[in-house]
Amino acid sequence: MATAPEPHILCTDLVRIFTAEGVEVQALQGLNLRVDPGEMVAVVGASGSGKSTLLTILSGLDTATAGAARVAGHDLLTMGSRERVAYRRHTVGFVWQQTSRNLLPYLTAAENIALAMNVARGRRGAARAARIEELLELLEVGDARDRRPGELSGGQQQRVAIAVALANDPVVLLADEPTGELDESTSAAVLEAMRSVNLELGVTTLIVTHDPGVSGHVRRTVQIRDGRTSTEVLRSTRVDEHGEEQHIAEEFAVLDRVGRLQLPHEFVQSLELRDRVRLALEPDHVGVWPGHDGRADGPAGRAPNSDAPDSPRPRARHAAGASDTETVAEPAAVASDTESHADSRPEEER
Ligand SMILES: Nc1ncnc2c1ncn2[C@@H]1O[C@H](COP(=O)(O)OP(=O)(O)OP(=O)(O)O)[C@@H](O)[C@H]1O
Repeated sequence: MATAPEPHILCTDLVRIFTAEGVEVQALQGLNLRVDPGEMVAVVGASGSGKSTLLTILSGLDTATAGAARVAGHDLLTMGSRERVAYRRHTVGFVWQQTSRNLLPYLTAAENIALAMNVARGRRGAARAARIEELLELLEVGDARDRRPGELSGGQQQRVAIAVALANDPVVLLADEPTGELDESTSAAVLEAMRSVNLELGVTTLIVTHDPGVSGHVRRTVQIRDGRTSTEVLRSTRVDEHGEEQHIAEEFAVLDRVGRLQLPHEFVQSLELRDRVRLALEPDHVGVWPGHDGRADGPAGRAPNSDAPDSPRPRARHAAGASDTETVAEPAAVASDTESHADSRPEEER
């Protein structure tokens, strides 16, 4: 049997606790994330959800409090200072939101790229010059080669920043809010540039952002909430029986190693789920119903598939809550529209 390739990014139960003035803040609370070689993934979340903390750990600038983080074969929790320096120079490239963090203001675009190669003792001479031209062309900023950051637009600065990040052929490209200071159309163009870099060079790319608009430019978007990844949306294109392209978005919840699952916030709100919910194991899926008042039947008082005589009977029904899972009486009837499943409707219908 073929074995799956080792992921380029693998975070398992990652925890980062900060202590500020005697108060503990859990920035990451058991985060799980897997990114396979060549993937381009966006991690999207609100302010304070832990995005920058995650990226700072993945870039080797900070160390997690607990859990495991591996990037392209490097164990980020145990690596020593020498390996860390090599890791930052050769394995990962970064693009930050602020230009001042990406580029030196008194160097031209070409000199900024050359500096990154110099620091990492990378290509020299003609090979260096050729690679600088190649990267500037790839990012469509060839005409900016002799200009300093202050003489470039915001979008051009970020393109040059991406070229700098790629100077030493990293395996993984990490970007923290790379479009945070750009307007909508410039953002879209910069994200498309990252997409072509990802496709052409095959560099595994992780973008963290608060901007849900990034989802339209990547195949996989992972939601981060309270320091944990919660749901994922996978986008794909299929050709239907009339030969027309259909854009499909499927939503998934992340299941951790011990089987914990976080329901999307909208699901919880829309069905007023709280405290504990009723579960049913079906042959090919799990059903989830409100468990209000501890009643055996849900508020809707109807069973899933109750009007479908051929449907298989639930094999087990449980109320799952903060305490241990307990078995409850078989409901006479159960609501039908709350089963947890991937939504494979075309995106435009969602
Ligand atoms: N050095 C630190 N000391 C104390 N608390 C911190 C530190 N860094 C981050 N935090 C806290 O950890 C939590 C996550 O912060 P983080 O910066 O990772 O969030 P974020 O999703 O990147 O937010 P934003 O989009 O606003 O940058 C926040 O509550 C933040 O206040």
